Parts: sequence; structure tokens; C-alpha cells
Amino acid sequence: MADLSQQKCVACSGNSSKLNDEEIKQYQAQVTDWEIKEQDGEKRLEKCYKFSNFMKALAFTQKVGEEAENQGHHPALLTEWGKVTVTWWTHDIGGLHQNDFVMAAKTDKISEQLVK
Ligand SMILES: C[C@H](O)[C@H](O)[C@H]1CNC2=NC(N)=NC(=O)C2=N1
Repeated sequence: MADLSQQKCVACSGNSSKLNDEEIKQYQAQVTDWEIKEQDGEKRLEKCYKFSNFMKALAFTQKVGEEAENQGHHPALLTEWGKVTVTWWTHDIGGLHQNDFVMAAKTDKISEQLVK
């Protein structure tokens, strides 16, 4: 399967279907260290990135935000001193979509490009 980080997000409407557990498992195998969380009955993809200070965490936050805007698909971002928690899910369908895994893979790429 093509590298998820090289893919683009697709337009996703409210009637797009959520990934089922089997599909989630297959996608999860293609990204590292992303946890599946559930909040308000909606599955989400979450990962915490560590940094040596607040400004590096903020720089990472900015880059992820820019890519989200480029792709039209946006995360929840919790930026703290030395760490950023990134959470992806598709609000319009109340669950996980391929787009969320594409963006998780892109988030990992951004992290690899930054000095921690
Ligand atoms: C109108 C706008 O394109 C939509 O609301 C987009 C924006 N970004 C989004 N981001 C995420 N994570 N889920 C969405 O359903 C979503 N919808």
C-alpha cells in the first residue's frame, strides 16, 4: 500500500462511512505509536510528541497546523512545555476516516524533520 504520508486528504462529507475496526487495524499498522482513543462515542487517533522546550513544541504545532490547513483536515492540538498531543478524527462523520491516518503519517514526517 502506498506510503500514507505521501497521500492527500479527500473531500469527506457527512455521509462518508467511518472505518470499521478491521480497517482501523490495517491502517494503524502503517503508522507508529498512534493510540486509538474513544471520546463521546467517537474513535480518535492520538499521539504525544516530546520536545526539549516550549518553543520547539510550538514550532511543531505551527507546522502541523499549516499542513492541516493545506489538506483541509484539522487536528486537536494540545501544546505544552516539551510536548504536543495531536489528535485526529473526522468530525463530519464522528469517527475515523483514511484522512486521519494520512494526516497521522504526515504528522510523523513533520516530527522527523524537526530537531527535538
Ligand atoms: C468546511 C470544512 O472543510 C470542514 O468542516 C472540514 C474542516 N476540517 C476538518 N477536520 C477534521 N478533522 N474533520 C472534519 O470533519 C473537518 N471538516
